[in-house]
Amino acid sequence: MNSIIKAEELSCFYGIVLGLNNVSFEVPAGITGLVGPNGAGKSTLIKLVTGQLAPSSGSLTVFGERPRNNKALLSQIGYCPEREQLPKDLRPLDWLRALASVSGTSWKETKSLAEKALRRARLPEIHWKKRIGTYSKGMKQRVKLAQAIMHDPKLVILDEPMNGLDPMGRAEFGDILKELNEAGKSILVSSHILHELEFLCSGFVMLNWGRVLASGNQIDLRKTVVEWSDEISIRCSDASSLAAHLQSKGLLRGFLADGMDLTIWVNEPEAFLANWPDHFSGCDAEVYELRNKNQALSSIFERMTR
Ligand SMILES: Nc1ncnc2c1ncn2[C@@H]1O[C@H](COP(=O)(O)OP(=O)(O)OP(=O)(O)O)[C@@H](O)[C@H]1O
Repeated sequence: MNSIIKAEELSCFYGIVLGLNNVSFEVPAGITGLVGPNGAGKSTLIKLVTGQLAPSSGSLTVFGERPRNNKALLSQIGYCPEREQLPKDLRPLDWLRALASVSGTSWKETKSLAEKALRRARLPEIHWKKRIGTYSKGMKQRVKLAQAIMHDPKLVILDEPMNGLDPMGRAEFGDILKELNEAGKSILVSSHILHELEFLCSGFVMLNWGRVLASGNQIDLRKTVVEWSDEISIRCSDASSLAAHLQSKGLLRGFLADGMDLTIWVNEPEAFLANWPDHFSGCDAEVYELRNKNQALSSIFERMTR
């Protein structure tokens, strides 16, 4: 894979708190979604990619280089943070020009750079004379994006940019990102709702508890989730006879019976879990408890796709 971001056995700890735990993955060029519930490690990963944090162990490269204290590399990355820290009394051009000037651009040049960025972020010119404090959420998001792309980076990183936007706002913002991608930029965009990014991203990295649960396209993600759910633990009066009963119905890929404990691997997890009382009927063994080992992961996935 021709990857732009590559993590190898990457960990990042905040003291004893785990941010990312031994993750390895690659992100190809294009638009990639970084998805996972709150606290999964998305912002930690973004801070590592943008050089704000250093790995505790393992390695992370962007365009083949380590980002920490790498000014040349960081000039190729644009970052749109989750937090909204826009100066509400300034107009967008004033703010963007000031930022460009601080970064070393001559004052004269800052005007055309800032205007170009606002146009690419599709903030209508009619609003340029208004103060940012009067802007809607969607307009502020465009100013933040303009800030991230003003220096024409090759990679644009956006932390939860769809948060608080209505469906129309999300679709419009997605179109802007697609346009940037068509113009040759790669994009890494995070969200805790997979559904928000499904229309936009060609690939995904799915995080939870500081680990990569799955990566690839949408089909790969769903396949992984189904694989998670195929192991079921049962406590019953007679594990061997229940296993034989389920086996005779052709429901199992495998099983492990030990006294009252039975672990089964089922062929079709969703169908099995939907109809489990039917599958057990006709067997003398009494079932006390049934647990899908990876139900927690599946339910996280379901929550994110809703
Ligand atoms: N500065 C910090 N100090 C201590 N722990 C932190 C710090 N930043 C993040 N963490 C912890 O690291 C873990 C990963 O957090 P992170 O912010 O990367 O997740 P996230 O997926 O971005 O979540 P969210 O969507 O809520 O922003 C969490 O347990 C979080 O509490």
